[in-house]
Amino acid sequence: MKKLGKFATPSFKDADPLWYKDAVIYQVHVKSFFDKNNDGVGDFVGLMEKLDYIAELGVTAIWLLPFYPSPRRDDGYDISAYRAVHEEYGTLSDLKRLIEAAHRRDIRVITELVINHTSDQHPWFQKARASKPGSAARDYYVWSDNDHKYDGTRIIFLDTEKSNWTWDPVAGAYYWHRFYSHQPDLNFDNPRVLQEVLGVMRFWLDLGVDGLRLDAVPYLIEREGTNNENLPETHAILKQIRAAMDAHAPGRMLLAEANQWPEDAQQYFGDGDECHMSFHFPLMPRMYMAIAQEDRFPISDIMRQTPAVPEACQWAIFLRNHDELTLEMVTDSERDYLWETYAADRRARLNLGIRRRLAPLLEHDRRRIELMNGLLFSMPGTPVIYYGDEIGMGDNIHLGDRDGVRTPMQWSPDRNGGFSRVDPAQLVLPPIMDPIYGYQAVNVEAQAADAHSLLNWTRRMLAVRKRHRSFGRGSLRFLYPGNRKVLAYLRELTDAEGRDETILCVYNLSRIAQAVELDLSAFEHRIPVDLVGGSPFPPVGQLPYMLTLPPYAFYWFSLATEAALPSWRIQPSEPLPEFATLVMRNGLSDLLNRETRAILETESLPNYLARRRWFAAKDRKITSATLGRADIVGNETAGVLLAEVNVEVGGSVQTYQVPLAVSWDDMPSNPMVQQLALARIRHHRRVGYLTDAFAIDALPRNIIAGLKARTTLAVSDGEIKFLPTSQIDELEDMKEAEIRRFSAEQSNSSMIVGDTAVIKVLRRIEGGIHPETEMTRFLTEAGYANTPALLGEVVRVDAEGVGHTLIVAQRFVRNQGDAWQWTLDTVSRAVDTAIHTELDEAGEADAMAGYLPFAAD
Ligand SMILES: OC[C@H]1O[C@H](O[C@H]2O[C@H](CO)[C@@H](O)[C@H](O)[C@H]2O)[C@H](O)[C@@H](O)[C@@H]1O
Repeated sequence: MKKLGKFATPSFKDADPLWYKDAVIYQVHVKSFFDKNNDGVGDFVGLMEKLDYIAELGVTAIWLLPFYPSPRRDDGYDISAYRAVHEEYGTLSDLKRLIEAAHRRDIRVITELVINHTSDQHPWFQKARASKPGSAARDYYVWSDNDHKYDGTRIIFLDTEKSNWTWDPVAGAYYWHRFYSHQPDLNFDNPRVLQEVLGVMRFWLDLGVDGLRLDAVPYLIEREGTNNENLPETHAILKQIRAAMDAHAPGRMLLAEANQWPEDAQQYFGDGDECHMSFHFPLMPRMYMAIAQEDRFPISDIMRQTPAVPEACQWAIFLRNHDELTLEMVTDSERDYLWETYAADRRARLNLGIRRRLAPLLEHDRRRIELMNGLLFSMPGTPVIYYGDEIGMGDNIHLGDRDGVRTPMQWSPDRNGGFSRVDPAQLVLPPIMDPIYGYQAVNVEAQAADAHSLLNWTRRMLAVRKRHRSFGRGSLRFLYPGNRKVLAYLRELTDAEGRDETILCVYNLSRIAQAVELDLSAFEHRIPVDLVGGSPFPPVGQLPYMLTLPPYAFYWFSLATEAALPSWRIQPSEPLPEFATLVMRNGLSDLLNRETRAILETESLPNYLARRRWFAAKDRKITSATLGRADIVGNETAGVLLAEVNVEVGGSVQTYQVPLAVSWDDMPSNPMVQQLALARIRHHRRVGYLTDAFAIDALPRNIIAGLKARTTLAVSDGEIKFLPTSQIDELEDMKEAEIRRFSAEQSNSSMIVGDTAVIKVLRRIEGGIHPETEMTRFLTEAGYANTPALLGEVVRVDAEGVGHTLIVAQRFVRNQGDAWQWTLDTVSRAVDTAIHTELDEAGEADAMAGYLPFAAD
């Protein structure tokens, strides 16, 4: 065989040694993934060909099931040679090329280190059974004269094995095995065994593998009077394995397969000196339990029982894998419940578990599949996805052992699901062909082309996950809302630069829509931003935060400190400030006398301006606010004071229009009068508010009336002109029209009058022809119909004849939003479709079809 030499992984040389914390792992069976040479069995070259598919899914590591020489009586976990590959999968060189190809795509490769046992065909066992008792060769395995030794040990493969001892006629002794009788356990009390294992480990590390899954690791050592699981001596072995790995190839990773209760599984991290990762077996069945019982308790309870892990360590979490859905780490009553719920058909039961895939377990219910994946991608730990579950593959409970969940990957509706071109009778396992899950209905090709498929949904969710390190590294904090059908938790992380990220995850575990009130008061003023779509939700306050969730729905929010407020949101009314009371003897002109003007300029206007969205310098200190101009339009008590305020901020002066009016308490008014008030006002016994005239309904009506009448008003140093377009004459009478005000505007203040006209009060006032009215006036008079017609404008013309546009009136056009937002939404949908569905040119044109004519106009 060609010498492979020491493998270096250049692309990962400077990588973060904790890479496995941010990883998403994809578990693949070489045998069942893609058969490139069409002999009926998947191979390394086939897998290599599908690496782009794996990369596009968004995973960062692949975990390969055993591919070593083996009689395959336990699907490869019965290894007969440790430093070679099964000839049906290819050659060692093929594997090396596969690893290099994965690395080029930034995908790590995790392989199996099955050291608890070998196949009985392994030369070590063949030699051991033929050697004398007590000899070095015999001592590689665990022997006994009787089958009563270690009596307190459970049998794992209950459906097949009656004892952990099997008589070997050649050796004339019983040998110990925790799994099938053809899988004798290695004897780790023999130091030579450990040395052999370390040699095997170095061999694969040299070949370039990035991580090793330690199969069945709790059972390495046996001691009389114990249950022979998790023994301190086993941990001592693991510490030696870890030390050898760190010395030989730092930056690689050990993953413990310890199907144990949390406190025991956690022991496989040691003090950070055993495995880097360990599977969280008890969490997995409790996720199924939670949606079956529609109660968050199974999840929150097991996570509370889970001890903290050392800094550099990480749980691996999963929904399904190549084995039966193991129910070893649940109580007897919980197991009965899960069996009844998920394996009513007894053929689905195997040992202490259920041999079904994710989609059939969840009855093909897309909402539950998404919910469970949502949990998988957001609970603490590194998610492991089982091949085929990303397209919702089914299973075959009529196949033996666990083969029913190891069937060929379904690539297309072609022969054998696109897995192999071979005669179907020669396939390593039959593909799924039933009407619901068969490869005609469920396959990669179809789902890649469907933007709404499970495959594309999974890709999108993994892309979201990748953007937020808190999912892989953050702490976990449960919220306990009164509604137990809702599971809510926070994932929080402070990064090396001191930046905080808080992600709120909320799940409706029930088949019925739910409302929930969350205590988020610690995050007051934060804005929950939906991580998937990017839409901001209303800000968090002191009161419980209410959410409603459709059946099995979930949200991931970032609790953002800075984010755009949703455009549709109406500002909650602020508590009213302590207004000064201005005294009016005669009318509006009194506001301009020295005392009152001083209160307005030093108190009322600065306070008012600082709270306005349209005031450009709201975050800065106002040096002064002086009334520049103030012209009374209309009568002294019911008219408008057209005021322009010069505001000095940081050495520069900006002019804002603040039209003022009085709303008397004994007159009908709307809540906005108070919200936009600057001061209280008293005229003899009559009291009211001095408010922004924008809040007074008479303002827009008088503007329309003024435009219709083509009014010109004389004011100090000039005149105010109402300049209509020809459209104004077609406008009906607006005296009774309903007035609606926009709440989300940033720069000006607009209102809709009777669904007919829009009146915009401009705030920043500048001299010269206003570009908006200049353009819309031209288009309107030219008869252009694709922009709202200009009705007119109100312009103050100063002594020099320079116009200052104060107010703009346009036709109202019923709409579903503005063109900018529509453009953004269309482009983002088209990009999304293009990314996820491999569009050809025609498909790309389709995705933009509705938009292009508009853009071309
Ligand atoms: O190599 C023997 C077995 O080792 C792993 O087994 C694990 O799977 C069992 C369920 O099938 C589980 O009950 C046990 O606790 C685990 O160690 C491996 O994943 C199996 O495929 C293999 O048969």
